[in-house]
Amino acid sequence: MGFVLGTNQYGKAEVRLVHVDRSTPRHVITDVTVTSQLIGDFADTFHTGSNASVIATDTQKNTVYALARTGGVGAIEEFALRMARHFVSPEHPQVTGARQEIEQVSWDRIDTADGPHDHAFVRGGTETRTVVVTKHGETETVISGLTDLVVLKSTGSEFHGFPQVAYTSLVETTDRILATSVSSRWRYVGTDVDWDKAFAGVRATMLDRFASTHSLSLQQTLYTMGTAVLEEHPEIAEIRFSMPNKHHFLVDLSPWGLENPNEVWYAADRPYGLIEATVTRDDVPADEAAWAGIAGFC
Ligand SMILES: O=c1[nH]c(=O)c2[nH]c(=O)[nH]c2[nH]1
Repeated sequence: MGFVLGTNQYGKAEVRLVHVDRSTPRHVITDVTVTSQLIGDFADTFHTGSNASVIATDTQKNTVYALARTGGVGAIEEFALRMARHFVSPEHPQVTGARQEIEQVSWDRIDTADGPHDHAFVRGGTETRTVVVTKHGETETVISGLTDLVVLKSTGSEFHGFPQVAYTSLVETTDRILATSVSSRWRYVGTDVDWDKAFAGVRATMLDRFASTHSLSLQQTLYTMGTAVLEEHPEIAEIRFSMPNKHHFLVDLSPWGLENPNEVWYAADRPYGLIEATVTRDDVPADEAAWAGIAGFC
């Protein structure tokens, strides 16, 4: 019986980095978690334990801190590309590819009586900005995203017309609360992108379409958000969503002789509907390899 070493990569997971840009008295905080992985000619260490080619995961961690010190962090897409380009370079011929994943949480400036504070911050919401950069030789792919963008509409959402099959009990509604926590990732066509501007634009478009779409299903809202992002961003090839339907149930107050005209709701945490879909341009080739290892999307 023989064995073959299959797909492999290795690196340091979840390197915590907080960078303070102190170039002016108005400090800027960048709080990220970086996972660096290298791909290449590393069969020896798996087969024999020879580490002659192995750039230690500790070195990968140190590289995160050194690059932050020498060039700042900036947009996480730019930092992930810098990491990938650092390792996939002639200095490291054994490295043929890299996968750099970054998650960023936000810190907002504290508003004081004297205005926004220069160096005091309050953690932003639950939302996380994400990026996965893969580089194989010269080929670089950037998949940006966000998770836990929690949104709610208190009206402007209906759900009816579904089949009355065995075990259906859901009551049709023309007025319900629609709430979800958007997780989304989108793949860029190239790397010549103003990352912060594109991210802000995608996020704003998602919020705008969530708010302005009169929803007949969360599926319809998702697709509207996705097509709007692709319409407004030619630099994006495809966008994926995972959106839980955070159900709100109208409380029955009739036992106490009270009407409930959609005012008193019970927010259930589980089970929840889970709506997932990809919206792609029909004229751009798929790139399944770039999505490898990105969990939570169909
Ligand atoms: O927007 C919705 N989509 C569904 O598929 C669904 N199913 C369900 O029970 N409620 C809802 N709401």
